[in-house]
Amino acid sequence: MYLGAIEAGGTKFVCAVGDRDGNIKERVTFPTATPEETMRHVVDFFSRYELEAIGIGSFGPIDLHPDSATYGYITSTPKQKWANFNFVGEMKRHFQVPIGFDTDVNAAALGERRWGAAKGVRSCIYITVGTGIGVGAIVEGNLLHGLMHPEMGHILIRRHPEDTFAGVCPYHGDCLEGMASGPAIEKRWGKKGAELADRLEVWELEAFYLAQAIANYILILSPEKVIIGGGVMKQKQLLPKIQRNVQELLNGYIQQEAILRDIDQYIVLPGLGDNAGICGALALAEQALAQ
Ligand SMILES: Nc1ncnc2c1ncn2[C@@H]1O[C@H](COP(=O)(O)OP(=O)(O)OP(=O)(O)O)[C@@H](O)[C@H]1O
Ligand SMILES: [Zn+2]
Repeated sequence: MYLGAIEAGGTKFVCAVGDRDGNIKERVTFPTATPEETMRHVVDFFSRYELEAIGIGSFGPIDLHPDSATYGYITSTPKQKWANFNFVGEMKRHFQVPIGFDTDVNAAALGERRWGAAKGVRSCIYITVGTGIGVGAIVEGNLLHGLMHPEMGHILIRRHPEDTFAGVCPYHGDCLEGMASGPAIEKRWGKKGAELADRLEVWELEAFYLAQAIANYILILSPEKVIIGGGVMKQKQLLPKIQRNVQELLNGYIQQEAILRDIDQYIVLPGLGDNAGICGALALAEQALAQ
């Protein structure tokens, strides 16, 4: 018997089957089309297996309140066709097994804690810097949900004094995602991030913003491990700059070795690499089975 996993992204879906040790047996990837077309691929793929449970890490916003009438729905997404889509209900129609459902970044945080860079900790965060910026959190052993679910990519940050860029967030302009996501880099500098590797000032500014956000997350949530991934983090020069800036911003206030001395072990790339999301969905399936 296997576990099923779905990493549902705004541009692509990854489906996989795997076991309780996080081993992936088979995986498929297809572009995110209409819900009807996309779900047809999903159902076809999983129908070939006998599954014990399925985990879904989804783009959002999503409804995670167990007692809500729209639990398991994608709610107000700008991707019109997916707005108010009953994701869990549609899966349950085809597969009568426990279904775990959470945000893509909460799933990734869970996967990293189960099998990756955050093994053994009780509190950690997983940040992705890609088309958007999203952050998942495990606090004292539990995935953090609350009113809706955290949207830490949209926090407000202090603008660099020489930065006049308006930002790209349609809601806030110059929030973190508006200033530091992949599309923000492309709009600000006129080229994709991958083509700006040798432009020092691009990554200095990127680290300036990401470090502020991380310092805030550390001050608010007190994570024992900070994991940061996503397409933009493929720039290898970025992580050391972020680590240094976080130390400078906190300025000795948090007297913990993790920050004062071992920051390169504290703010880290995903241990599961590009598999954090899909392994996280597998971990959500495992968690659903245990409940
Ligand atoms: N090597 C790189 N250096 C800098 N930026 C990059 C690099 N590779 C990808 N990016 C940027 O990362 C963004 C894509 O992020 P990512 O690959 O994490 O996809 P994603 O946001 O997870 O997609 P989805 O919407 O499907 O979840 C793009 O804006 C792209 O320009
Ligand atoms: Zn925003």
